[in-house]
Amino acid sequence: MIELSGIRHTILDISALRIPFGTTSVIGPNGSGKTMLLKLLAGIFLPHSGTVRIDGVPPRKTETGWVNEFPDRNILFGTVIDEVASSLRFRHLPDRDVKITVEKLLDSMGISPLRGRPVCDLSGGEKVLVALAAALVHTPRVLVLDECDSHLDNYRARQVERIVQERAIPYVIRCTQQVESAIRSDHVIYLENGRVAYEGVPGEVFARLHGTPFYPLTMECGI
Ligand SMILES: Nc1ncnc2c1ncn2[C@@H]1O[C@H](COP(=O)(O)OP(=O)(O)OP(=O)(O)O)[C@@H](O)[C@H]1O
Repeated sequence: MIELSGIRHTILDISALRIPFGTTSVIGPNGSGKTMLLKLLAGIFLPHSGTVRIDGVPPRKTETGWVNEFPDRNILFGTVIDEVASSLRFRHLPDRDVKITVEKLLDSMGISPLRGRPVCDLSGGEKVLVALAAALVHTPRVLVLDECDSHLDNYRARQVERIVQERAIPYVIRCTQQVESAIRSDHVIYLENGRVAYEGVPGEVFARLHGTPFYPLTMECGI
């Protein structure tokens, strides 16, 4: 269980929140604090007050993968293979093991043909897949995806969902404006002005959002 307690940080004001195992989608209006919440969960920022614990441990002591909306900002190396291998090389793993692990991962994600390509020449969607591979290569316990679906076509967005599901990562926390995909999560958090307005299983949360722009069309149409 991920537990937040007494959080005050910029816009965020969350007295208590528990996030269970599985995939959690964080939704809400622009500026409601979604990215800030994800940054606290990933340990990128420490809260001004309050605590975040992942199975009792602070985020910075937990293996965490992070993919953001603009993967270019996180990409450090020239070629796809070097970018994906970087976190294993930083841990001084033997070259042969790094190569085998990276090749296997790229293959399982269907992006082996990109391996030697310069990252800067890739399309936006391809860059997201490379950033995702770099986040997955060290088998994170927590995977945080900050609107990484915003530049993906429907095929790629489903591909990313499938790749993540296959890994059976204990906690996947994503923020998204795609409420149709949030329905497929195990848990949904709806933020408003930095506070948790609603949270729970998708059916419960979206029932509270009926009549708002956050109510999924598929539910409106009874699909
Ligand atoms: N480092 C910071 N210091 C102070 N305020 C910040 C900081 N980062 C973000 N904010 C503010 O906190 C609020 C929430 O920002 P955040 O990026 O978390 O919103 P969001 O829900 O992800 O928005 P969007 O849907 O537009 O991406 C915004 O008003 C933003 O200006």
